[in-house]
Amino acid sequence: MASSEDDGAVDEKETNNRRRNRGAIATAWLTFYNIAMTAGWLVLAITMMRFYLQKGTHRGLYRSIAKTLKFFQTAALVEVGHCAIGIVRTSVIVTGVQVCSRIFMVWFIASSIRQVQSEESVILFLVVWTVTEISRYSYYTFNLLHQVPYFIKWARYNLFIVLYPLGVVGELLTIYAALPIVRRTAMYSLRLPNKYNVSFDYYYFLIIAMLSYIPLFPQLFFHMLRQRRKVLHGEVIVEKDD
Ligand SMILES: CCCCCCCCCCCCC/C=C/C(=O)SCCNC(=O)CCNC(=O)[C@H](O)C(C)(C)COP(=O)(O)OP(=O)(O)OC[C@H]1O[C@@H](n2cnc3c(N)ncnc32)[C@H](O)[C@@H]1OP(=O)(O)O
Repeated sequence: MASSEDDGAVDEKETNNRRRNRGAIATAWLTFYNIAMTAGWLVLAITMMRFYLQKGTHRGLYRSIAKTLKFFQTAALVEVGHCAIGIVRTSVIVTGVQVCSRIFMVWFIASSIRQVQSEESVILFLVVWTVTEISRYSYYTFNLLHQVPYFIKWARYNLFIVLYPLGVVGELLTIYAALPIVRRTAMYSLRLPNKYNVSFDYYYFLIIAMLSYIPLFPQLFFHMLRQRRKVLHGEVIVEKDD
């Protein structure tokens, strides 16, 4: 049986091989990307804090950050590409579900339905996303530079235990608040008869989207728990390929 020292050496060798295989251009790109994304989410954090301190209310806050939020959240799509071309060792499916659900919240709920923008639940998921992304992208940046301050590693692999469920609560409450408006306005819906002979009801789509959190969220959460055990406790985890 191999000793834990042997396991550690094998693990370190494998990580070094992976980093060498990635190549200098990919590493430079990832470093640039992660620094830009950290900066973007820091700008969002500062803008939100300044807005709240100046106005003393969260009303109007979403509108003040909408453009920046749309830009940086949509830019996260690039991460699905990183997984697909293999420059980061993460599942395309896990990353895709995470990124697409956020983009959906930003473009098709919060930005499309003005009436929900002043809901407290919007502020809840915005704050949660912002804290998560600042710690996540700064962790990736330092990791690429092989110098991760412990508090950043700690934040990356502990805060999600509280933030992930809070983010889900914020998102679900926001979709729930959108339901009556969607039903009343029939937005993004297609009724029969029409020349395509297809019908689509955004209201029921949203209900299905809310229900899909039940099977999908635990998978993302347990994936993160496995990552946590690997990074903080050095456990070797064998994951199935996509
Ligand atoms: C069409 C609409 C349908 C709607 C239906 C939706 C249903 C959806 C249900 C789910 C809803 C979720 C809602 C989410 C809400 C929130 O986000 S709340 C806020 C809290 N959130 C989090 O904490 C997010 C946690 N999630 C993530 O971090 C990621 O999304 C992830 C994909 C799950 C991360 O996993 P993974 O990348 O596998 O783990 P890591 O440990 O971070 O990284 C693994 C290795 O990959 C390297 N790496 C990854 N990305 C980069 C990068 N950009 N740059 C450099 N390196 C990167 C990382 O360093 C690791 O490498 P090694 O150290 O070599 O192992």
